[in-house]
Amino acid sequence: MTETILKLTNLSKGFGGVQVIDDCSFDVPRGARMALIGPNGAGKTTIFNLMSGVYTPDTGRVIFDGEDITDIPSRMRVRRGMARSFQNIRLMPHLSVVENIMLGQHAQVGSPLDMVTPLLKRSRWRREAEALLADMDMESYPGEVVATLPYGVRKKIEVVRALASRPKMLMLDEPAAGLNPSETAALRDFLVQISETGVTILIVEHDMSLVRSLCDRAVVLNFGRLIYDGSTKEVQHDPQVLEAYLGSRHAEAKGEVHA
Ligand SMILES: Nc1ncnc2c1ncn2[C@@H]1O[C@H](COP(=O)(O)OP(=O)(O)OP(=O)(O)O)[C@@H](O)[C@H]1O
Repeated sequence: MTETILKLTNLSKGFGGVQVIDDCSFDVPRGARMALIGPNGAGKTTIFNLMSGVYTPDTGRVIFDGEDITDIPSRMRVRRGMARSFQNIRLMPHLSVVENIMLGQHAQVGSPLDMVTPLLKRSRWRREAEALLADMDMESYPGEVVATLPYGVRKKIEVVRALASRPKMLMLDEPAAGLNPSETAALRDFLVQISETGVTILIVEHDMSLVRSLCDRAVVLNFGRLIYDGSTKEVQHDPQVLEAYLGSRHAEAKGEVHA
């Protein structure tokens, strides 16, 4: 078992002649709680898309759990243990909590037998989904319709759904967006609980107090380049990071940058 669960080497990606990711390399240690931060438009979601297979890099490699996955589709990456939840909630609001979790399990379908034993499979998925909710202290929710639940609970369900594929690494894009401080604190505790089961967590997040309280390490992107890779304790004092954030705010104030 390697100490590094994810290794990105010299990743670059451009769209229509604009270099969005420029020669980025960094490692995610196994079991870490790590943040990927940077000003709006820095390229964070694009990095997530390159990791999860939504985009193919122009150059560079993505190594996951010791294997080069650069050229394999997203679905296969999920099976290898990479899971992702998205910036905007994509739960099915009219379905129950347990049905939404079962949709996450669906990503694991692999054997032809799965196609001929749907009822058996579905009852097993339901049992597993209920067990997963119980593991996460959310056993009171399985039958609730998602649309009727508070936003903070829906965000947690989104995370549990990503866990349904039994990932080794969980990638979360702005998990605290739209949450109030007490919901953010609850989400933080929830993510620590998940991390303690051995799952590596990588988050893109703008809420720096959440980043500092959850993660011990951060990488910072600015204009698609890696400008910092180190402790979350020192990140806010790093001159290049300060310049990136202050520069972008200054430009924003002048109407040159749009979030
Ligand atoms: N498919 C695409 N086609 C063209 N440009 C794109 C595409 N995807 C991303 N970009 C551009 O790449 C840049 C980086 O975008 P990205 O969403 O990765 O930034 P981000 O750091 O996640 O920003 P935010 O914090 O605002 O979510 C932006 O200028 C964006 O417009």
